[in-house]
Amino acid sequence: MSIVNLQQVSKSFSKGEEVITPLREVDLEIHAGEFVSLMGPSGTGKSTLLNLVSGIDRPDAGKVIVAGTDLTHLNRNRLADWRAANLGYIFQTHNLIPVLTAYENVELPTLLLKLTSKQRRERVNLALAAVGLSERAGHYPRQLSGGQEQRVGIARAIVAHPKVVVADEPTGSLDSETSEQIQHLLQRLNRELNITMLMVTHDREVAAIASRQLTLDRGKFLTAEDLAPC
Ligand SMILES: Nc1ncnc2c1ncn2[C@@H]1O[C@H](COP(=O)(O)OP(=O)(O)OP(=O)(O)O)[C@@H](O)[C@H]1O
Repeated sequence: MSIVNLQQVSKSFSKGEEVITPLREVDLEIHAGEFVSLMGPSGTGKSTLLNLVSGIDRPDAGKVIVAGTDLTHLNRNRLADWRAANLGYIFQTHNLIPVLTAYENVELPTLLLKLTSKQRRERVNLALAAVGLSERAGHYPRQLSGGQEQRVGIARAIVAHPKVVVADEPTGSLDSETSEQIQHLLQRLNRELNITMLMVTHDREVAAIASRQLTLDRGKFLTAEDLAPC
């Protein structure tokens, strides 16, 4: 079953006189449960693509259908509700709120969902357990290591039981040992919780943990032929 479906998607930005078109009539289909990595030179539109899949931005042309919903026609409020229920976002730097504990940071996205306080507590505890941080629930971000902070960020991304999780360089600011731990965690969440993942990375080794590797260059996906050595 296709869970992410981009059809002939184009996106441009104006920078003064200049028009930049990072995505040009791009097609992409991701099946439920897949782990897809996305590589490509800087400025080729990887983050733009994640923003379209997560409904943060809108395409200029084409369709973006995610988890059965055509995002192209949703207004801002409907889009925000859709995102809260269907999509998790993992950032390069965790973006945790410093004055909230790990538990409260993970709880935040659930406040947008219609849940009882018991259901909410269960979801947060489950997400913290999934990333191995139950015993740090009461800690503030400054009391956590970089890897633990990223794990809280991942718990926050999965707490609403999203159908799709997008990750923008999730290991980009971590040392190699911590990066490996996070890679294993993402793989485990994909395999054990069947979360569909779309991950941008600049690191070939990190990209290799995915079940499918894509490369974006100058507004288009490269094919196997483009990538084959001459
Ligand atoms: N909101 C915006 N307004 C104007 N230009 C933008 C905007 N967002 C992205 N761009 C431009 O679109 C192009 C693609 O940006 P994007 O961030 O998607 O690239 P990227 O492949 O993720 O790059 P990197 O690997 O460096 O993160 C860049 O030239 C960028 O400057």
